[in-house]
Amino acid sequence: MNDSTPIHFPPRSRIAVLTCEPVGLLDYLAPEGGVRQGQLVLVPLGPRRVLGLVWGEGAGDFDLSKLRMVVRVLDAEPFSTQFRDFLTRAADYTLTPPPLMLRMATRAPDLSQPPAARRVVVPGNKAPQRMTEARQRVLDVIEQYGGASFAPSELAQLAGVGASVVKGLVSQGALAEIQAPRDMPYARLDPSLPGKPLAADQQSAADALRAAIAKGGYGTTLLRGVTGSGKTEVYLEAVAECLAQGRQALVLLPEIALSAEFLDRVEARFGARPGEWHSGITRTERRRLWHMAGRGDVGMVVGARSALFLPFRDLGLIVVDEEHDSSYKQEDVVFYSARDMSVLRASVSGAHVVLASATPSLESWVNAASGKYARLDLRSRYGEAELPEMAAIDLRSEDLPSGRWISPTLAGAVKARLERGEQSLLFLNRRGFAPVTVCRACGEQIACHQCDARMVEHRFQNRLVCHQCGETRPIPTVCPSCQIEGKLAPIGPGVERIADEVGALFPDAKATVLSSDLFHSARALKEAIAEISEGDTDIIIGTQIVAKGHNFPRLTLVGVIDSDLGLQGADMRAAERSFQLMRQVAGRAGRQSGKAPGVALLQTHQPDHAVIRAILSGQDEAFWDAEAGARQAAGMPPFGRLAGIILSHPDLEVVAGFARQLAANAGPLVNAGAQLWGPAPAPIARVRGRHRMRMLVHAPRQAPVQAAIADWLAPHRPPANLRLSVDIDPQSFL
Ligand SMILES: Nc1ncnc2c1ncn2[C@@H]1O[C@H](COP(=O)(O)OP(=O)(O)OP(=O)(O)O)[C@@H](O)[C@H]1O
Ligand SMILES: [Zn+2]
Repeated sequence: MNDSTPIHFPPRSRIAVLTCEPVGLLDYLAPEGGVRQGQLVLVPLGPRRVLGLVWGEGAGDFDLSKLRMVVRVLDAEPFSTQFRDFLTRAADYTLTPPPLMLRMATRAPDLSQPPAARRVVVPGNKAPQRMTEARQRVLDVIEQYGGASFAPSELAQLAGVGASVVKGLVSQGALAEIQAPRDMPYARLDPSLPGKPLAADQQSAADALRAAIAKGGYGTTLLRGVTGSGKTEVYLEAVAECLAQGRQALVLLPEIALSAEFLDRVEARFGARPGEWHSGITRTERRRLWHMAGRGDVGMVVGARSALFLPFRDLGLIVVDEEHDSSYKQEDVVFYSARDMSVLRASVSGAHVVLASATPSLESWVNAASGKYARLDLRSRYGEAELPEMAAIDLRSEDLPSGRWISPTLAGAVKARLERGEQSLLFLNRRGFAPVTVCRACGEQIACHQCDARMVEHRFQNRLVCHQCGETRPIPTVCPSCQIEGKLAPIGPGVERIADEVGALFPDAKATVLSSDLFHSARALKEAIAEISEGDTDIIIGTQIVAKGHNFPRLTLVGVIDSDLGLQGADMRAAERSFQLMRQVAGRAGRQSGKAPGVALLQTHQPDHAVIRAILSGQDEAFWDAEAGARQAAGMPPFGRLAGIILSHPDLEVVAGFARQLAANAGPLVNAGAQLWGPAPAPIARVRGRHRMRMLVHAPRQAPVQAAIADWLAPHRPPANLRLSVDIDPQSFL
């Protein structure tokens, strides 16, 4: 739905422009040709020209004759009323200054450049004087593509001829060379192509989604389907309905899962590829997608969380796949949850949201239970595939020498898979070789110079790495504290160390380590994942990146090396996170129908822990009920509200002093019914040389938390170089 009549401002009238600079809204004069509300413009600011958005009528009382004029109106679709409304409400919700929001919405290169043109060839109006075989091939390609335009080099390449053949056809008038805009529309996706035949439960879920979308208006549906149940095929039907309505669809995936496999599935369903938006695309593609989203010339976009801030012309559906995934929460500069902002954007645009997961977040589960969201369930795997059988390996009764982590029981299970030519996955959510390096002479643990964190040994890189700031240094041979040589020892395992152990246990097996730090780019990692699903890897050793939605057809065994790792955190989400991670990683096993069923073995010292018991018994609903009960009793989210305040400064006294000052003046919080906890040093008390303190605002569910925090912070001027971030609905407390 577009603005039918956007306000037009005549030349030299007073308009308010939201700039991307900290100044925010400023008044300007409309340019000579006039300008419409929602258009992007370049405006003078001091000696510079900056990007801005025409917000509305100017409000200031600044003398009209002194106002400066808009320099240029950019060649881009105006932002719709709904989109501007979304940006405003997202800014209010996350307490983000509006200029930062505008920056998020304009993250495409060269927006202030006029649309660049490029040379293309199209069919001409003459027949070539002499037909050769090469010339015919070129004309055939044009014919095959229905008379489309091509870059000359691309055409030559597709026809398998040299550039001179294309040139010759142009000079004879059989082809014409013209200038065409660089940013071309995307190929249209065809929603009327037949999808895969669906299983009964898939069909009824798809029907329900289609009906909701056909009805129009806002709604959110939690699509809960066990791992391998075929959620993707179901929400692609929702996409089909949205496309059939002539509206645009956005599918968000955790970045790492933006796999070639997914794009292939979209192409198989709709006959063309969707637009892609993530860190792995080119600048040209980024610019193109941004413009086409605004013009309505891309029907479906698949993206990472920031795709939510594209200026879609008419967004009708947002799918958040693996909605529980922590990568949807951004905790840098602008703190926001793409899942929650999807719901906000949809409610503003009259769109539908589908939250898909085998292990929904507690928030979404509660919202579905209370009727705020609709809920659809897929209870079994697609086809003949069965859910994996689950069992614990009680490490207290296994014969495991120190420095070894693969129990005899687990090793036996891997061996059986090797003999049958099946794949095994050993899961440990720890990068590197060993998390701690200790000096056996003096007890020193090697720490980062800039952070309150231990250095992690990465043996493949032959360096120690700080996982907080990324600093690396060579692995020392002499203890930096006592100077004694040869006494430094690695303590505890990371995936690289498990790989060593696998090498010793199964010298003939082909093992592959999957860990984000071992790949220099998202593309390289994707390739490795594709190679594992098709290739001859016997044993995968991986961190949490293997848990995310991959299909490894030959994988029948998942071994969790340390199931206790996430259980003891003080974080209120420790149980929920552990549960999700183990359920997801176990869900990689036995996905191929007709093949051997999967088995997941959890190594643990606490087989009676509530989380382990819930995983083994498959009583997910009971687990969520218990978690929800505990949160409700404590007034914790989603039954109460939290906001994190994070302060940092190079000088501990400065940050501590300012935090005390804030805490002593917390009247506006108290008046709103909220409590302030802290300040206290953050669990990671120093990062990159900056000391960190945290406070936590806790409030009843209906309390106006954002307004209270804004009132509370407004009168205080932070000292120079102090950073203050507000994290509404925090996921991390570090
Ligand atoms: N209707 C169908 N026809 C044919 N194959 C299907 C159908 N539905 C699902 N599949 C296949 O079943 C497998 C699992 O489907 P999918 O990846 O969508 O599951 P999922 O629910 O997203 O699982 P997870 O949550 O574990 O990622 C895939 O290989 C998919 O191609
Ligand atoms: Zn560091």
